Amino acid sequence: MGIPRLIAKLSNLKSVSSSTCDEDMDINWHSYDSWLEKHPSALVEFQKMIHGAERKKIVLFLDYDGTLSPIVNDPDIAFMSDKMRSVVHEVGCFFPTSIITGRSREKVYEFVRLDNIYYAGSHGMDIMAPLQPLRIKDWKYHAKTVDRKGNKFVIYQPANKYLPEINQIQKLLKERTAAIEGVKLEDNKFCMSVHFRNVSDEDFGKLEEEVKSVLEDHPRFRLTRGKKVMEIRPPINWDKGHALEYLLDSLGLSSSNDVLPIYIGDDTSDEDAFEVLIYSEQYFVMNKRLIHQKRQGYSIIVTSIPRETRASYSLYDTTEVMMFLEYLAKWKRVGSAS
Ligand SMILES: O=P(O)(O)OC[C@H]1O[C@H](O[C@H]2O[C@H](CO)[C@@H](O)[C@H](O)[C@H]2O)[C@H](O)[C@@H](O)[C@@H]1O
Repeated sequence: MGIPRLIAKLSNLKSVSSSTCDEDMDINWHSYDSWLEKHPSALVEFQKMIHGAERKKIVLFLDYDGTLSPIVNDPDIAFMSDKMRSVVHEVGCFFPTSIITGRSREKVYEFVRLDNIYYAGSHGMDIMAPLQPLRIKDWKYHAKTVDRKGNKFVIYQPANKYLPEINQIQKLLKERTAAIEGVKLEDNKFCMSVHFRNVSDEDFGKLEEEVKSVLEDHPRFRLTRGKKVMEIRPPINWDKGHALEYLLDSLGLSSSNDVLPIYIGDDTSDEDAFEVLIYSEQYFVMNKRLIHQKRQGYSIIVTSIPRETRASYSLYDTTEVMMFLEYLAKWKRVGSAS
């Protein structure tokens, strides 16, 4: 048995005993192995990946649920461990690091409580980024702010004008799903989550009908799906991929050829960011010439079951995410010391 499989099996046992709910505990190891050939473990490939990162500026993007904290039944108690917090803090000291999540920005900050990283909530529709001259000329949805330490930031909320309609939808959802046992609604500020992890299979059809009926009254809004969750989003063309590009821009890193973004995430919404790392292009000036090239980066999916993904690499679970971040920090620490 190879090392990643062993780690995977051990961490799987650990997740069962700590009563988290991985999507599927009944793993077909044969198919996981063949899936790993297409999406190799980022732990096993670490040396190779890091070799490709020599002389490049690594920029880290991390999803929260299922990536930094294990999936649990109650979204209100999806805490990250102190060990994970400490390693995210360490990588945040070495590399510009951002969390991009479907949660509200405030909620994810409550969970993470680190001030040396950036946060994008509501699938990137609420970004707090460093105040830099952006390529974006449209300041309509931007506001300047200062944190507790006096650092200047910009807050970007491109779905701001939909807030009144979002609140109406929220109210309707509450009324129409009240009678269904186990439903949990989560207000993520610019999007809403309808959790059905604790809804019985018999009631699921009814819940889906109610959610769709609410959307019939607000047809411009979109319904997307994640892990045992339906998400309602406003009609703007903005997702985690756009947020990644926005953050690179506001960090002043979108137009240099020595930048290597790494994105780690576990859910369908993270595929938008993986896609940016595969298909997007960048422009920069070299020797007074405008160069146009494919954006380079590493996309890493966190999953314990084989699945369709645009990500190039994989990690089995949050324990492996922590190990990967520890490897990165150690590589940087040792490199800086020598
Ligand atoms: O993009 P993400 O940050 O991954 O947001 C997707 C949803 O994440 C959270 O729900 C998921 O995690 C919960 C806690 O482990 C779990 O109970 C739920 O079943 C998962 O879907 C968050 O609570 C949702 O609002 C996000 O939409």
